[in-house]
Amino acid sequence: MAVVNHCEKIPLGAQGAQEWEVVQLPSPMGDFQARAFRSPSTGSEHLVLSVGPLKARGGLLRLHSECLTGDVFQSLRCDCGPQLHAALDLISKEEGGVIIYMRGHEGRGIGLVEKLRAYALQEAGVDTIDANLQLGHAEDARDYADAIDILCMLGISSVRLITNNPQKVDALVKGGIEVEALVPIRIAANPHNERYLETKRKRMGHYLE
Ligand SMILES: Nc1nc2c(ncn2[C@@H]2O[C@H](COP(=O)(O)OP(=O)(O)OP(=O)(O)O)[C@@H](O)[C@H]2O)c(=O)[nH]1
Ligand SMILES: [Zn+2]
Repeated sequence: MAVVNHCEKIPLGAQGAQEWEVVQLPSPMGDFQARAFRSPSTGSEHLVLSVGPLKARGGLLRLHSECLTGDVFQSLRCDCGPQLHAALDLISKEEGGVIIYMRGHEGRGIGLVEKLRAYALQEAGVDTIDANLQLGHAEDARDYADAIDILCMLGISSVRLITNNPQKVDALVKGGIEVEALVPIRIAANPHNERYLETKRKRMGHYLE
């Protein structure tokens, strides 16, 4: 498989920590440093939160896909909210690290309106993957090019990735970022998200028990 190094477009650290506007983001979960990034190609505006000095190699990273319903409104249909909070906790209470909050990833890349249409199909018995397919979407339409650009701009070339999703690992590796280790996030299932988690495990290869 060909490895495309997006850092050739944006040299490592080219617009790194010194030149990129960094602001303080105090929160009940910890004190974060915040940077915002507008993608020249997609126009999406992503948020980067970090704790402690940025590590070029081996630091903790969470690439969190936006989920308005789960992250903000605590929907029990998915595990996004608890995963985000677990990652924020991990980096703020332990050794530091970076969270890239990926806008444009809502609904695995199909957007909020289509995600809710997919939910409607799920309420009629279809699983999360087939719901996307029946609506004419890819089963997972997320693009990670912006995340690679952000990592390049931060001068980060290798990470320990907080995820259960092997596709995120592939996306980073294809973009020239080394994934030294996987840090899984274990979130207890609830009756509303059991099938969704089961589909992630069985059909998407997520590392879930
Ligand atoms: N299309 C669609 N998207 C969903 C559904 N449930 C959650 N999502 C979206 O899926 C994204 C999260 O992706 P997941 O596949 O659940 O998990 P992940 O982030 O890839 O994996 P982790 O790194 O382990 O959290 C968010 O953008 C959610 O909005 C669904 O039923 N259908
Ligand atoms: Zn979610």
